[in-house]
Amino acid sequence: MLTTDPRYAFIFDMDGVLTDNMRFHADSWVELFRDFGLEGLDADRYLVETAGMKGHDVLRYFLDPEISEAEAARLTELKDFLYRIMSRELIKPMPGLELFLDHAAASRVQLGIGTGAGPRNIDYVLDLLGIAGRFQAIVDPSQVINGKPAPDIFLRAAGLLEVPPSNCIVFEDALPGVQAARSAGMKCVAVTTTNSADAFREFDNVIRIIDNFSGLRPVELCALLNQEQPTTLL
Ligand SMILES: O=P(O)(O)OC[C@H]1O[C@@H](O)[C@H](O)[C@@H](O)[C@@H]1O
Repeated sequence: MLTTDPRYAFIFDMDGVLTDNMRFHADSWVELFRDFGLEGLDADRYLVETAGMKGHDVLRYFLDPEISEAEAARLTELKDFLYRIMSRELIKPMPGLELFLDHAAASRVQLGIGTGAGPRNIDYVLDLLGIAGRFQAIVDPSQVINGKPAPDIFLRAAGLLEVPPSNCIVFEDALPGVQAARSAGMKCVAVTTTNSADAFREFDNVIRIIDNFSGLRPVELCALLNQEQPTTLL
């Protein structure tokens, strides 16, 4: 069993990592864009290019680089309303998640969330999954200046958990999120819910690629942080 010295932290991206729900975000964005004159946006483009970015940045990227904060907040809330309607009956924990969180907590690994989702969607997902009390820090874009792919969200989570970035492992499904972890100086376990395994191979901070949490051992992951080079990718 690990001790608290040195302390380790696991920082989970939420959507696409704790639950396989990014398709609902993609479909609700596509519907919103359709209403605002951007016909036929490919949902896969959203998933590969912008998943994990905060709503304002997704809107800047696809719809209007000059969109105001107030208009972005209004449109994001419309999209999120649709997302919650689409997904409510279908939000399930990723296979193996609860046991993995149990093992990590038993090994005294600090647990945090670093997400591009807003507070309302965070409550929505964590309540449906029944894991709201499991995390010592939850960071969303409203708490930092820059969303992913900037490192701010993960650095704030590490700060709140009082664990240095080099002892944090980020769990991410989105490419802007893996990039954010790399910029934060953090190793990453990539989850293949949203992108194929191949999409992560260009990132030198990815130490494992997993389909879900089944059979994943927290202690073995922490041991990888002490190795010079990342080990074999699954
Ligand atoms: O994957 P994360 O960082 O938990 O967040 C996913 C987010 O991705 C963003 O692109 C969406 O606009 C959000 O609505 C969504 O919550």
